[in-house]
Amino acid sequence: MATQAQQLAVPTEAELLQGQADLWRHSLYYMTSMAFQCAVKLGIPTTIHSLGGAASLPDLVAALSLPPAKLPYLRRIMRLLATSGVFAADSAAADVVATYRLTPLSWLLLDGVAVDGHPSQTSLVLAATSRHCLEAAMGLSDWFKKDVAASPFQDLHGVTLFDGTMAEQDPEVDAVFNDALASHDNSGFLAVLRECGGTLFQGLESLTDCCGGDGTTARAIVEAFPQIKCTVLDLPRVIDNVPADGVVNYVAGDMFNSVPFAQAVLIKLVLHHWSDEDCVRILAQCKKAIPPREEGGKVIVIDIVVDSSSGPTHEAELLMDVAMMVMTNGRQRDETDWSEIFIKAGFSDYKVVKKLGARGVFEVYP
Ligand SMILES: C[S@@+](CC[C@H](N)C(=O)[O-])C[C@H]1O[C@@H](n2cnc3c(N)ncnc32)[C@H](O)[C@@H]1O
Repeated sequence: MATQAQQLAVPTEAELLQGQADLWRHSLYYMTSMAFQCAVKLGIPTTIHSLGGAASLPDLVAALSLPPAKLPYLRRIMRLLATSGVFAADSAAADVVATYRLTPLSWLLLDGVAVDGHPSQTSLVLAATSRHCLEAAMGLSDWFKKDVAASPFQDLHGVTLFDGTMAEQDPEVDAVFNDALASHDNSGFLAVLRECGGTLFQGLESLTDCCGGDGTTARAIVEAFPQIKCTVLDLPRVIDNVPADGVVNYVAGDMFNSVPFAQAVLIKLVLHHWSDEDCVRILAQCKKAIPPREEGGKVIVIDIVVDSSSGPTHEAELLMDVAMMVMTNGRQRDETDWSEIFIKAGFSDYKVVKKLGARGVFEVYP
């Protein structure tokens, strides 16, 4: 009788060689992340932009004041980053005479420049590739063997992100993480206003932005829809540092206890930080804050929606999901996961208003 091993089809030599190349790729992907971090720390995207949108290696070495002997090393980093889509190179060999240009990705990394409502994402790159995150990810296998509820990040560092405990341990790193969160979460909201602002906000009298931070989103909504009376709810340590602007009403509180009443509640890029159980508790509070559906009551949820048919975006969605697992107790969810949470929180129905990249815009009805 043939053994199980004999029945298995052994890969061909060509397949094994390809497998070996794939193994190198997967073992060394972090080199792409580190080369990417290096380019951001050196300020290469901003330098290419300031040189008119195109730069050769000698241009970059001169503009960045790098030792000329580093040019061949810079070439190797730029060749990898051009192959990965961070920059574009006008020569397939990406050699010394190549000219490097910005791609849509590197347009997002210009210091102090917001492109079409997308603030610079450099702090996100620095936070995501920080020692704190890398060490937490390196501890994954140990974490799996332990019966702990804390995320690998909390288990290792003894603090959680974005709740003030990190600030007590390391204020500098905490500031980078908070900058990263703000630039990530504020990115792309103008596209939401353009693509479906009318559906979401036209005719609304009042809105609470739950976990609305410094009010950037709420102010953009009031600017586009001045009839809306907007309230921002966030933790006291956030609200206490926001100057009154006469545009938005700021309320310090805890969304697990209560959410200020309004015709609609917006909760944008919040729920993916929380477990399913916590999302149900948060959404139940949002539901208490709004009137019945007939009176226009709704919760607007903007968050990542994992979608296996989303092409190249799908891998990014899955990476964001594992990042949530390593760093928080949250996760990224597909539409079925979202609908289950909406139902458990007591809502009767929901509608996907729009998909914008990896983000979904939902209206959820009481
Ligand atoms: C991921 S950010 C939200 C981003 C924001 N909605 C946006 O799109 O720009 C998380 C925010 O939730 C706030 N937060 C965390 N726990 C909270 C709670 N229990 N009650 C109210 N706000 C909370 C944090 O202070 C932080 O400003």
